[in-house]
Amino acid sequence: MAPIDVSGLHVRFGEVHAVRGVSFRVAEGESYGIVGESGSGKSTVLRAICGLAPISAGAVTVAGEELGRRRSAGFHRRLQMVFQDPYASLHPRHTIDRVLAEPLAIHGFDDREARILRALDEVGLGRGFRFRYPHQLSGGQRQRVAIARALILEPRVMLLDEPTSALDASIQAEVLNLLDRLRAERGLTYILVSHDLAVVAHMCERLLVMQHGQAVEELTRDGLRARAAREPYTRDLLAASEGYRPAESSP
Ligand SMILES: Nc1ncnc2c1ncn2[C@@H]1O[C@H](COP(=O)(O)OP(=O)(O)OP(=O)(O)O)[C@@H](O)[C@H]1O
Repeated sequence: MAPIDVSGLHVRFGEVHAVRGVSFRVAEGESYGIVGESGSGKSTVLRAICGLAPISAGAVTVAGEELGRRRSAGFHRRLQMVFQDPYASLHPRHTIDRVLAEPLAIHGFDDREARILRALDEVGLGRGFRFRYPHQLSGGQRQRVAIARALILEPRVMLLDEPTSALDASIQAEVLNLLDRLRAERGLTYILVSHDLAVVAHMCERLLVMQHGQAVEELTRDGLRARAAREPYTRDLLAASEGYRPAESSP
């Protein structure tokens, strides 16, 4: 069973028809990218999958449970989202310990201290960061806290919305490598939204190209690297992505 099945998804915000009939499936353990120009509806698709945007029509099924129907208690725990700007989502007066303890308390986990220490180790922060405040961390360290907060609930699916675009290039690579390693170790399923084709080519096995709220085409990573796009819009997007270089050059 596909962990994520999006079928004919429409999302409207009043007069704005942000997503218009998008369908795709993501397999267990797969890393799937969504690309497209600003305003094409990428973030809205992610938000609809985790219940943060209203579904006007169509269906989103996560691990066999359809959004909008009655969901099991563990549904939200199994589906975690990481946003572009971790500073905005971390309370300035909460220590990292509290940031990590809160979701554990909400979902009724015990052995919280052991889980917090393990999560800090897993994202490469170490225990010395436990009682720091967000302003005492670098941007990359804050994003590691946001990843730890998502991981600590042992999700199956991570929805990543431009998780590294606020970071310097060198830090961006570190965080992407961390996400890659965690996916391999935990068998996680990712959906990654990014405007950066190099990031998507590095992280994702397949990707969906969106324009004006619609799915234009689906490509494999090999297709992306070979720039084997069928649609003129995708070819323009590839041509316009300055700095994009196929990760593997031909011999
Ligand atoms: N809560 C909202 N209320 C009204 N309109 C919204 C809302 N959220 C998104 N939109 C609109 O929906 C459209 C798609 O927005 P979305 O954020 O999904 O695009 P995006 O492709 O992720 O863009 P970006 O790359 O700039 O983040 C835009 O026209 C946006 O203004």
